[in-house]
Amino acid sequence: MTLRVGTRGSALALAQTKALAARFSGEVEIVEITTRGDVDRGSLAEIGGTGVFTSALRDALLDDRVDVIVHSMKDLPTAPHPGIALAAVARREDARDALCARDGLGFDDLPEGAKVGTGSPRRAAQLRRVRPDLEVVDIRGNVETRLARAQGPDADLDAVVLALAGLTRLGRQDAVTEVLGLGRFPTAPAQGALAVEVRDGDDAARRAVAPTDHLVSRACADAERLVLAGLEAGCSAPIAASAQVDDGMLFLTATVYAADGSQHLTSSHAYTLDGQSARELGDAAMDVAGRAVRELVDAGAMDLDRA
Ligand SMILES: NCc1[nH]cc(CCC(=O)O)c1CC(=O)O
Repeated sequence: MTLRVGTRGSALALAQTKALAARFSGEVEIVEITTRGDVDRGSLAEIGGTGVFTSALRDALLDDRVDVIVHSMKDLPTAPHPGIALAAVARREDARDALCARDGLGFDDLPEGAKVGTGSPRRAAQLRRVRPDLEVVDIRGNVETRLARAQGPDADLDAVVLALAGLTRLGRQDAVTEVLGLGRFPTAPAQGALAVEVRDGDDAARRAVAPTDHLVSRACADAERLVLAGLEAGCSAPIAASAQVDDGMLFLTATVYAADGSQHLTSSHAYTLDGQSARELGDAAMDVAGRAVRELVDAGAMDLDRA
């Protein structure tokens, strides 16, 4: 039986789905599905609603047109979807953001007033916080379209900020002029992670994708997404959350920004692990996220102007 694997049709989605599906057991067939996020060229902050990239994939899964769907986990709404199970979270590589600037410029080389493109309210708030002089320009489109705004003959911006993971999967690391540090540019919840969903109870599909499941990546992505859920926010909110397992501890740092970058709140917590079982990692994720959310809420996170 061939496993039908649903994916968005963007170059990035196809590249990452094909690479992952090569590690599923058995025969696979890739099925492209168009989502509202691919068709609607409006600003992401405006169409914003959760699930612009994911609803059509989930519909195809529930309608039995495909058996498995693969998403950038960052785009996945935090609420569980009835009838759908998260069967695997693939090992996450580098979750950081990357600056792709004209003329090889690094971030601190950008001249005063430089135009920097991003469609992400989080990246916009971070840029405004560290460099209020920059002009942040709201951009959309696929990776090549965005890169072309800052590099090549038709460039109209000085730089754009993109996820390093996406550029790497497309073989476009050559465009990166600086990998942005997590200190000034902490990343979006689950950035760089891939999520694999199947229908609830479809054990054959679950077994087929099991070789791609990575418990540590799942726990880190879960901890990050629990921050988003706890703050009642979606993937278009100016919120960063970055978890790592290192030295027997799970660390989480979460930051909430005012959209204009004028204020921000940060909370960091760690959990000492006895082992690395699914159960223990799950407990650690819940614990650090719960503490971070409480601390951020107590400090006034819900009163920051996120819009
Ligand atoms: N919202 C778009 C989106 N969803 C996932 C990625 C990049 C790859 C990833 O984080 O897995 C991107 C593009 C970007 O942020 O540059």
